[in-house]
Amino acid sequence: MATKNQSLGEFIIENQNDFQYSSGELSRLINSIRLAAKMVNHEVNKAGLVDITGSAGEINTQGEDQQKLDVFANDTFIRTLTKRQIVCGIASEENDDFITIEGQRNDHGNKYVVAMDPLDGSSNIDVNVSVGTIFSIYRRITPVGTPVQLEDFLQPGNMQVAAGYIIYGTSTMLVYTTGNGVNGFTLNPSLGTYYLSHPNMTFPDDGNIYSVNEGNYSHFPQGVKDYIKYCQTEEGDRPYTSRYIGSLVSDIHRNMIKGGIYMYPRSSKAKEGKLRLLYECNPMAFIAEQAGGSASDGHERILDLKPTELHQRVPFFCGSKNMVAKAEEFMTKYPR
Ligand SMILES: O=P(O)(O)OC[C@H]1O[C@](O)(COP(=O)(O)O)[C@@H](O)[C@@H]1O
Ligand SMILES: [Mg+2]
Ligand SMILES: [Mg+2]
Repeated sequence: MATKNQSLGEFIIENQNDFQYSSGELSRLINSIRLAAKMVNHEVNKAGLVDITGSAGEINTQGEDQQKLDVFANDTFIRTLTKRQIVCGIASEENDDFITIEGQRNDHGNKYVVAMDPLDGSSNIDVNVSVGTIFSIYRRITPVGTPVQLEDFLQPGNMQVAAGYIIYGTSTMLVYTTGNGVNGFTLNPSLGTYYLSHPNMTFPDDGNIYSVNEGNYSHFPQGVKDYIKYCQTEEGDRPYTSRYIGSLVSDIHRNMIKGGIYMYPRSSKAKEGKLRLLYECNPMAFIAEQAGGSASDGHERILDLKPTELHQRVPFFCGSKNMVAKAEEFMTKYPR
C-alpha cells in the first residue's frame, strides 16, 4: 500500500512484488536513474549561467542542434546506468546507434535494455521553462551473455517492464510505473531524497485542456483540424482551454493531474509527426494507460505498434481516455 511521504527507497522495498522480476534488479535500475536525475537537476537549476547554456555545437541524428544540457544529461544517464551492472544496452535520442555496454565480462548477466530521451523539451532549456527526462525499460529477448541486438530495442511498448519520466520544474519529480499503477516522488533538494508526493496518479476520464502546437494548424490532417474546432466550440463544457508548454513531459504531467489531451499529429511538414516511438511515445503511453488514460497514433494503440527503427517517429494522441476517443472519432472519419 503506497503511503504518502514514504521515501522512494522504502517504496521500492515495500512494493517489490509489483515488479515481475527480482526487486533487487528494479531498485538498481531505479536507483541509477534517481542518481543521474539528481545530477541533471543540479545542472538544470544553473541553466542561464554561461557554462551550461546554449548549443553544444553538434547536430544529432535527428538533425537537431544538441544543447549542452542534452549532452550532459546523455553522458550522465549513460554513465550511471552502465555502472550498475544491470543494463546491457542503451538507446538514446542523442546517439545514432544503440550502445552496447562494453568492458564487462561478455557473459555478464545484464538483462535489461533502456531507451531514453535524456533531456526532453530542449527548446525550453534557455528560457527557464520546465524540461524532463524520459525512460523506457525492457527485458532483453536475446540470450543473456551475448552482445545486445537491435531486436532487443524494437519490442512493442506493451513489453515494457518499467517506464517513467523526471520533470525538472517548480519541483523535481520522478514519476514511474512497473505495470501496477503510477506513483510520483518529489525530490527534497536539501535532503537529496525523493518522497512519495503523488500516490496512485490517475488521468481523469474527461478534462478541459487540449495541448497542441496550433502554429501547425494549416498543415494538420482534416480530422485534427475538426477536433481542434470541436475543442474551441462554445457548447456544453466547451470551449476547452489551450495549454502548450512545448515540453512533452510537462504537458502530459499537467494533463494527467488536471485532465486533458496532448497531440502531436502528423502534418504535411512532418509526415509521421515529430515524437519518437521508443523513448517518448511508448514510455508516456505506458504511464498514461497505467493511470487510466490512453494513447494512440490517432488510429492504433501506441503500445501495440511494432517498432522498425530506433528513432522512428509516430503521430501521438495521449491523455484522458474520453478525449482521446473523441479525437480518434474525428480522425477515423477520413482516410489515413
Ligand atoms: O516545438 P514543437 O514542434 O511544438 O515541438 C515540441 C515538442 O518537441 C519536443 O521538444 C521534442 O523533444 P526533445 O526536446 O527531446 O527533442 C517535445 O518535448 C515537445 O512536446
Ligand atoms: Mg523529447
Ligand atoms: Mg530530448
